[in-house]
Amino acid sequence: MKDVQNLADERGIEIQKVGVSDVHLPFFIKTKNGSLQSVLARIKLTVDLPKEYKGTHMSRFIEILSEWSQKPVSFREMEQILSDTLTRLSARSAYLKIDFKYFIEKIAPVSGLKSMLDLDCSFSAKLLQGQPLDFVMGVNVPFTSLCPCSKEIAQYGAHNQRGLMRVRLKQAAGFIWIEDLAALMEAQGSCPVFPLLKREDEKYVTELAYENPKFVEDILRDLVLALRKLEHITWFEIECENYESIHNHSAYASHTEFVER
Ligand SMILES: Nc1nc2c(ncn2[C@@H]2O[C@H](COP(=O)(O)OP(=O)(O)OP(=O)(O)O)[C@@H](O)[C@H]2O)c(=O)[nH]1
Repeated sequence: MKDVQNLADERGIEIQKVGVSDVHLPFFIKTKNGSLQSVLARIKLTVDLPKEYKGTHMSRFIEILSEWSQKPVSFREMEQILSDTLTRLSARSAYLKIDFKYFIEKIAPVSGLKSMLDLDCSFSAKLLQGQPLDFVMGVNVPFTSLCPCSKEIAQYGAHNQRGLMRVRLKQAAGFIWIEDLAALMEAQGSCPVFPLLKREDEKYVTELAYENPKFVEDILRDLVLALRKLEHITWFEIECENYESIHNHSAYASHTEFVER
């Protein structure tokens, strides 16, 4: 059979990223307590394509990824997947992104009842021939924010709402557990959110948020200060979004920084 992908192409255009997206596979993510959490990974895997070739060999991407189904995947395994991809596709650069929901245990503040909170997470990595791996970890964490202006000017109450922090970060060495990064992030809001709260817990979180009013700017600045203290961190990107309860829009702030070592 003719190998159409190997035919020549005369348009003179190198393609920076071509491959497969929206691939779903069960992966295992290592947890801080030493177990493995099975996650449904949504995967994108691409390579560069020199201008001389008509197409990449897409079946090989699925062959490579299928070898990792039901296996633990973190930055070391991602480096191996990308190294395999460079070899099998004769490529100079390869990029891999996996998005997945990861569950952390939450303990209600007064009743002590346990529940599982789902966090949208991502591991993305790029590997160039002969270069070190460029690995980025992403975690999104919900939180409660209560408005300092509203509290100051109102005779009683203050508008408050759920919000979302999105952090993506790079580290020169080591690896921060998702559990630890999530705890650091949610501590910067007016109050964490919990799947399971009894009335005694609801009283506690209501009063905690009221005692800890924060603008979206406050949350972002406190998150910058907290991330700067992380060992080995070299770069981070933050987005904070408050789903304002008094508007039909959000309050939003973002910040990107290379961390001076
Ligand atoms: N490059 C490219 N391939 C496509 C496209 N659409 C479908 N294909 C894939 O072409 C694949 C078959 O080509 P290859 O992966 O090269 O398969 P093959 O030649 O039998 O396998 P190898 O010998 O490993 O190259 C199928 O898996 C299709 O999914 C496209 O738009 N671009």
